[in-house]
Amino acid sequence: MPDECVNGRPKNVPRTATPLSTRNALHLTGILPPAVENLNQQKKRALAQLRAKSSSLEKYMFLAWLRNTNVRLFYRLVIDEFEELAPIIYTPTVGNACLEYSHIYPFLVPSGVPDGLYLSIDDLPNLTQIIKNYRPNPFSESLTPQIAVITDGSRILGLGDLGVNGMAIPIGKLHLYVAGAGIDPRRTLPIIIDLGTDNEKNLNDEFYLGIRKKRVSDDEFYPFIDAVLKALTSVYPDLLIQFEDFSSKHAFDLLTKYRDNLFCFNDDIQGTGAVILSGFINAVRLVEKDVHPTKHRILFFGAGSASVGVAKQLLEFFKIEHGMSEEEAKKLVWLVDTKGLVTCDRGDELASHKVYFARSDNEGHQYKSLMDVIEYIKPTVLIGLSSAGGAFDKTVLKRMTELNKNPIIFPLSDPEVDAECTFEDAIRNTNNRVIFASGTGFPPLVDQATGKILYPGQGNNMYIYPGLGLGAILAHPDKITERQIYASASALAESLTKEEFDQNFLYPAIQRIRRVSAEIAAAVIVTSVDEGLARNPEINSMVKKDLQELLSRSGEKWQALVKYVEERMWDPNNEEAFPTESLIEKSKFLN
Ligand SMILES: O=C([O-])CC(=O)C(=O)O
Ligand SMILES: [Mg+2]
Repeated sequence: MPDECVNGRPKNVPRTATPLSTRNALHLTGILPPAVENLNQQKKRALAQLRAKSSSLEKYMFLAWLRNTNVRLFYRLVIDEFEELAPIIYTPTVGNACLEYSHIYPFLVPSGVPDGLYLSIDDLPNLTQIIKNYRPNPFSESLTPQIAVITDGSRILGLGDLGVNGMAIPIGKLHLYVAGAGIDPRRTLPIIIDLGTDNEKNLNDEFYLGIRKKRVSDDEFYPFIDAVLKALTSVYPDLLIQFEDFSSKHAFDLLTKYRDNLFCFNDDIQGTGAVILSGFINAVRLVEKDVHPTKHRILFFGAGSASVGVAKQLLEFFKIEHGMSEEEAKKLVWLVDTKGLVTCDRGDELASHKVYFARSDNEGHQYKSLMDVIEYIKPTVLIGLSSAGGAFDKTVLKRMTELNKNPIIFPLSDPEVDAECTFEDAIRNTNNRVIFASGTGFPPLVDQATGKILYPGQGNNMYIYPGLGLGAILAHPDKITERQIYASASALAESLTKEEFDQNFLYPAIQRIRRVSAEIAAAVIVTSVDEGLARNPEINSMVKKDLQELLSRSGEKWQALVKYVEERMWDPNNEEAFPTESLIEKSKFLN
């Protein structure tokens, strides 16, 4: 511990929580107002300041300032007020923060303590050293990063290529790892890889903070990613790597290349897939008396990485729960892209990831518009991952309601402007018969007829990845498998409380995220032990002896495992001090 620190707290950075005895001992008396506060009082004040801000971006900036100067207070606030603050530090406001990132960056890191690691194409020769430069916790070498979220900024949410401005995404994702699954914030590593950008607006913006070059070609892209992953795992051999917001083709290629030989997963393909699968499992259950589960007709509007990832996850449900073969299950799925229904005989060269679901039973007909496709397929389920805001218009919604007693409609694109329809549109145009989940968060509505409050489901991968990551970190399997992903989805579906179940919720209340993450983590742990992949000896011996009971996810042993996971979550109140604070004094003199 460096000299300027006492109990991890810097001598020179007085806080209103510093006890009088410490103030006396450290000669701080007189340079602070007399009151001594606790974390709860500080939280109350911060919340009042936050709520007084009028725009969500101002709130984002205030929270970034708080995190950068007082980490414990920031997380106390986010954990306690998760429902209110997740939409600010994460989707949808984080999308605005990305658009503005280069304009607001200096105000997000007032202490000068970095918020993440920037690796650019020019760093290739020195990657290992540069990775070592980023030390989220300079005072304890043993607290090495456990989880990295890594993006190249090429497909940020539905906003496209934002270059280095995409950094707000790994940062936001990792905030949710801490708040939602209790990962120690000092053990998180947000990474942006800057390989240039094709975004002209950024390239012409005088404040843009990334390298001003067009994106590199695939000949440079793949070797660079390989070098980064090699360097990262040489510095941190146990690191879990979450790929995030890579452009579609790269996302699939990287997952295919690394899923069997690296401790990693892709949040947009596997995380989104699992969260939608989970909502789908509960939606199928809700309409079961009218539609037999194996008789669903599922139409995906949008055929990018997320759509194909989600569609493949849904197949697992039909295979595992309903004994269908892959070929049979695949026939329940249709994809629509900008050119219409994806078929084998459309006459264009299909991107490789679309080929798997391309239909060959269209008898030579091509269906161009969404309505044409709806008339042809008569879907029971309509899933949007198109970034085409408003595409599920009145005509589409009304037709889905004519075709189904309870149409299952999931407009999953985010941010909000990209959502295929709003919750209000869906309720209004289906006479409140819709089974709904969106990617972005919509506010609840009041049912005019009954006065009841209607809550939209939010099928965002934030329900899955924190718990999946926590389970993987604890059990440390050699790799993340499809079975573990499926287990996380089905544990999420089962995590509803009786009240949530009775209210036809598709997802649990988000305020319960820590409990939900613990259940997902436990399911991942049990699966990885069952697969023989878990490396953590303590977990292996604990789980193996009760494996059969634990696989059923009920009973005392299961509850005990969930509790074991919960007890390993980081809590801001248990932490004496947060060492990054000590850099504040030094950094005040830098520009
Ligand atoms: O971040 C989110 O809200 C969901 C997500 O991964 C994406 O849209 O890429
Ligand atoms: Mg994403």
